[in-house]
Amino acid sequence: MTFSTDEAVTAVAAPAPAGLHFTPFQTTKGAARDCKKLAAVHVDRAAPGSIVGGSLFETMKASSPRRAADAEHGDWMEKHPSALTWFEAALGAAKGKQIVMFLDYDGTLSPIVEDPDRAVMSEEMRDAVRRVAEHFPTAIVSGRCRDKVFNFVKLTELYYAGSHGMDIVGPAKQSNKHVQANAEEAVHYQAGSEFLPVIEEVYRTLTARMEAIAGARVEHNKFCLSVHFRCVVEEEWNAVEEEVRSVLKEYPDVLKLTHGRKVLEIRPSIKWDKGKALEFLLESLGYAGRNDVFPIYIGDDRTDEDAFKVLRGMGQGIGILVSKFPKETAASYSLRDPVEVKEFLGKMVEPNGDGPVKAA
Ligand SMILES: O=P(O)(O)OC[C@H]1O[C@H](O[C@H]2O[C@H](CO)[C@@H](O)[C@H](O)[C@H]2O)[C@H](O)[C@@H](O)[C@@H]1O
Repeated sequence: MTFSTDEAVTAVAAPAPAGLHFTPFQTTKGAARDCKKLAAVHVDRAAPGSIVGGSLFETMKASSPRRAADAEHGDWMEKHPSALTWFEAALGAAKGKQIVMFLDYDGTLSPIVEDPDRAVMSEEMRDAVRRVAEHFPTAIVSGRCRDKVFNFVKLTELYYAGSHGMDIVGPAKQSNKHVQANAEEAVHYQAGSEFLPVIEEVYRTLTARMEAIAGARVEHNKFCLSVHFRCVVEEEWNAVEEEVRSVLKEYPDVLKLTHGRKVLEIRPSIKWDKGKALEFLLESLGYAGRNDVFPIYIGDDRTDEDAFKVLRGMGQGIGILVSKFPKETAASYSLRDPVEVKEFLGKMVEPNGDGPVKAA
C-alpha cells in the first residue's frame, strides 16, 4: 500500500518548543527522529497478510492522492485552478468586500515533516501571515491544540481555532482593528468541554497500546487526539487501526474517527468542526448573514473540507486546497504547497496595490 509522494517528508525542521503534548518517544535525546530507523525496529513483527481488506487504510489508499496521469491532472486543474495563476479571477469577487483569511497550519503554513514536534513555519511565512493580518482579520484553524499551534505561529494579533475548531480564542477587541462595532467582546469559545475526561482516558489507553508498534505515537490535542503512523512500517498500519478501533468501540457514539495525512484523528461525536469554527468566527467579527464579506480558507487535509463545504454553501468566498496531486475536494482553487501559499499571501498585500480590496 503506497501513498503519493505528496505524503513524503518534505523537510526536517528545528525542534519545536518543549512541553508539547506528545507520548515520550524513545530516541537518542535531541537527535532528529529517523522514521525509517524507528520503523525498521519491529519489521519482523508484522504477520504476513496482516493487511485487512476493507480497512480504513484500504479506504485511504483508494481515495488518497496518487500521481495522476497528466490528462487526469489537467482535468482536475481545470476544476481547481491555481489560485496563483488565476489570482485576479480568484479574488475578483472580493472587490468592495471585507476579506477574512482562514489558514490551516500543518501542510499549509508548515511543510509536512516526519516529526510533528518539528513542524515549524519559516520566518518568511510568518512575515507573510503577519502582513496579511495587517490588512484582513486572520484566523489559524488547526487540528493541533490551540496553545501548541500558537507556539508554532507566535502571532498575537490572530484568531486561533485549535483542536479542529473546538477551541477558539481571538485577540482582545480593543487591540483588534478589524472587528465590527457590533461584534462581541474578545472571542473565546470551546465546544465539547464535557468530553475532556474521555479524551484523557483514551489518550492514556492508546499511548499504552501504541508502545507495541514501533513508530506509532499518540498526540494529545486537548479536545481531540491524533494517532500518527507516518513512522510505522506499512505492514503494521492496519495493526494501528485495529488497536484504535478496539479502544473506540468502548465509546460508541461518544468519539468519532477520521483520517488525515498518515494520521488517525479521534474527535468527540459532536456537530462541530472547522466549518462551524469558520461560521462562528465570521459571526464574532460581526459578519453573520452579510454579503459584503469574502472569506478565504486555505487548507490541505480532510478536516479542512468541512470549511470548504461551508463556503460553497454560503456562495461567498473561496476555498483553496493545498495539494500537488488531484484530490476530491469542495475547494474552488488550489495551491501546490506551503511555498505557493506564501506567494499567494504575498500577492494579497502587494505594496504596488496589486493586492485585492484592502480591509474596509
Ligand atoms: O489541521 P492541521 O493544522 O493541518 O493539523 C492536522 C494534523 O497535523 C499534524 O499532523 C500532520 O503533520 C505532521 C507534521 O508535519 C506530520 O508528521 C503528520 O504525519 C501529519 O498528519 C498534527 O500532528 C496533527 O495533530 C494534526 O491533527
